[in-house]
Amino acid sequence: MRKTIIAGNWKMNKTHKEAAETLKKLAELVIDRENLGGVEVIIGAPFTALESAVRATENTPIAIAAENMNANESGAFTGEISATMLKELGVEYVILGHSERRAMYGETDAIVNAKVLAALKAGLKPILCIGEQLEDRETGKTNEVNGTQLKGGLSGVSVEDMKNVIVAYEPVWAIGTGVTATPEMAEETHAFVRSVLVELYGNDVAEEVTIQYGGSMKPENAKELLAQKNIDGGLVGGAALDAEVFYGIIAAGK
Ligand SMILES: O=C(CO)COP(=O)(O)O
Repeated sequence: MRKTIIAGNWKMNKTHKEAAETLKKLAELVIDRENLGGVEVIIGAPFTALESAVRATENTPIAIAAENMNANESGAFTGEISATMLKELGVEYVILGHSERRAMYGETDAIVNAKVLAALKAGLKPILCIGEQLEDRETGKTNEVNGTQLKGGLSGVSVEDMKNVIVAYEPVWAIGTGVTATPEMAEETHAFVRSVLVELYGNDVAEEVTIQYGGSMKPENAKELLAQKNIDGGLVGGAALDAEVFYGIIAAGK
């Protein structure tokens, strides 16, 4: 049985104090694992908030993710953060290949792939983000774009390591726009993504991979999206900033 995993991506929001406050509230809401009905919860926080976030969620079912990392182990990379630095802090996951990083910081599939491999080597679990632009969808290139990003990002990832990878499908046109893919539209792409995973890793492994949907997910639309066969969770931006609102999405995943 694959896991339902609801992850927040705070992006460049929340100071370390704000992060601790929000996580205290969220922890109170999810403190009893039984209350989560098997749903796993992750919060992706900015680098400066990670230590407070890890501390605020100790002995709670909430895991912490970084939102980026450098693929190199150490060295002359001014301003960068390595997987080992994150791991030592108690960070468990890392969001990689987000469309904002691809668009604004020139992250190619090769760069994303190097980060995925480095994360796995250091014992971090990658959340690999893929997604098409509106133009791709309108020109019938949705599957081609997602297939290329998925294969590129996972190049060299072993069957064994694939058990620690989450895939997040985030149609770029749905991010922060209030426009959500319809559950049927999202399911169609999720099913395609799983078919590529079957091609790469075989049926048994592909069936176990959690594929999250991201793009204007809210408590109001989460239940219908999460009810789809191949939608196994969410990667939530705006609606993850408030503990009560985010909990509404977690509750929809139960
Ligand atoms: O980019 C996202 C999560 O990574 C989605 O953002 P929104 O939920 O704000 O649309």
